[in-house]
Amino acid sequence: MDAAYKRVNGNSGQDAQPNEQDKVKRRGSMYLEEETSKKNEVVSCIFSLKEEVGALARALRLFEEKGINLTHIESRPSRVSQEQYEFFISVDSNCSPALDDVIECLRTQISGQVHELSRNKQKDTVPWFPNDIQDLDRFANQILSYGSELDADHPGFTDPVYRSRRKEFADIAYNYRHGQPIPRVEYTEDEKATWGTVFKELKTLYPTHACREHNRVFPLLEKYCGYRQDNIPQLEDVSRFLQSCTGFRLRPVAGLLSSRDFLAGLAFRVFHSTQYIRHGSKPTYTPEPDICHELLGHVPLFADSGFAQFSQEIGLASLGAPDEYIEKLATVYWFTVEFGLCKQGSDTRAFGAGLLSSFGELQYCLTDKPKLLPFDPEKTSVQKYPITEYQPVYFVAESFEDAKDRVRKFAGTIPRPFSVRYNPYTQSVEVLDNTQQLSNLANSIKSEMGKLCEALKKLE
Ligand SMILES: C[C@H](O)[C@H](O)[C@H]1CNc2nc(N)[nH]c(=O)c2N1
Ligand SMILES: N[C@@H](Cc1ccccc1)C(=O)O
Ligand SMILES: [Fe+2]
Repeated sequence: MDAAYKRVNGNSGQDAQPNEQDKVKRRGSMYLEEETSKKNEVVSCIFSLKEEVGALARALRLFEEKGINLTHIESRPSRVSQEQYEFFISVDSNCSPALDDVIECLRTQISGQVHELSRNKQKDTVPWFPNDIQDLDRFANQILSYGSELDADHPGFTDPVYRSRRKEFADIAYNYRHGQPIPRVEYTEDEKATWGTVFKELKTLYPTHACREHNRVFPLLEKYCGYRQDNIPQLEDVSRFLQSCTGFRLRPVAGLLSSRDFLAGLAFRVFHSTQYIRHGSKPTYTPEPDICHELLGHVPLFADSGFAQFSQEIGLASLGAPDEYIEKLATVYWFTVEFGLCKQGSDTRAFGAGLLSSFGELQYCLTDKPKLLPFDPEKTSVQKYPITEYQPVYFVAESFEDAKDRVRKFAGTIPRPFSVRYNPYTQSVEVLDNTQQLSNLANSIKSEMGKLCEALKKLE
C-alpha cells in the first residue's frame, strides 16, 4: 500500500487540542497506513561536547545544515571528563553518507569528540503495543487526521459551520482520558433531523437486510439507550450498555487512527467511536465514519458475545504484528466488521457496520450488482478495496463462529515471537513468553474446566 501518512505526535496528552503544525493533512484515502520506512540499518554515533552555553545548539545546527533527520537523541554526563557531556544520536539510514561530513565539522568547528559511529542491521524489533487499557490514551494525540480536516469530496467540505462544529467534537475526543465518563453533547435540531432521517430509513430495511444478531439487540437499544428517531443517543449511555452486555466500551476519537492503533483498541474491547454526525446534505452515505455509523452499525453487533469475541481476536492478533500483517488484519476487519455479509438460513444478511449505517449501500449490497466471495482470511486479507464508494466486492461468512475460527487460524500464521492473552480482571494484555505466564494460563483453564464439568454434572 503506497505511503500516505507520516504520523505526527501531537502535544503531550494534557495540552489542549493540537495546533496547526501538529496536525497532519491527510493525503490519499482514509485508511491507508502511515508511511513505514523499511529501514534495514540503524546509524548511530556518540560524541561529547564541552559543557558550555550553545554547544549543543551549534552541534544540532550542523546536522540541520546537512539535512540530517535525527531519529533519536540522548545525553548523559561524560564518562571521561567532568566538564563534558556525551550525546547518543541515531539518524535515518538514508542520511548516513552526510553523517561523515557532520562528524568532521563536529571535530573541527566545535571541538567535539566523536567516540563511536555504528551502522548495524536493525534487529527485527517488535512494534510497541499497549499493555493495559490506560495505554490507549496514547492514541488520543496520534491521529492521522483531525476532525475538521475534510477531504474535498466530503459533503461538508464547503460548509464552515459544519467544519467548526467538527472541531468541537475533535477537541472533546482529544482531551478524553480512559476512565472518564464520555462528555455529553447537546445536538442541534439540524443534527437531530439528519439522525432522524438515517434512523427512520434504516429501520425499514433492518428486518430484511440486517443479520439476526443486529435485529435482536436493536430493540434493547431503543429501550435502554434512547435510540429514537428524534434523539441522538449519548456515547456514555451506550458504552455502559455495551459494558453490561459484552464488556465492550466506547471511547471518543478525534479523527482517523492508524490501523495498528485502532485494532489495538479492539484487543481491550475498546471501540474508538466518532461523536459527530454526517453532513445533512447526504444522509444516505458518508465517506467517513460518523455517529450514525457507530451507533446504528457497530454498537448492535458489539453487544453480541460471538461478535465481540471475533472482534477482540482481530485486535489481539494485531498486537506487535509486523506492518504487513497489520495491513492484512485491517483488510480482514474491513471485509467483516465494516462490510461483512453472512449466511443466515437460506438468506444472506449484512453484519458489516458500514452497510448497516448506510441505507444506500445496505440496499445495494444484497442486489446482484456486487461480487460475493466466501470469507477466507488468506484471500480476503489481500483484497483491494475503495474507501469512499460502494464496495464492488463483499465476503460472506458462514457464521461468526466460523469467521472467528478462521481468523484465529490466520492469526497463528503471523510471525510474532510470542502469543498474547487478555486478562479481563486487570484489563491488560499478558505476553505468553515464559513458563510463569503459561502456568497461570494453565491454572485458569483448569479452574474453568472444573466449573464446566461441575455444571455438566448438574445437567445430567
Ligand atoms: C483497522 C482499519 O484500518 C479500519 O479501517 C480503521 C482505521 N482507523 C480508524 N479510525 C477511526 N477513528 N475510526 C475507524 O473506524 C477506523 N477504521
Ligand atoms: N459509508 C458509511 C460510513 C463509513 C465510511 C467509511 C468506512 C466505514 C463506514 C455510511 O454512510 O454510513
Ligand atoms: Fe466503522
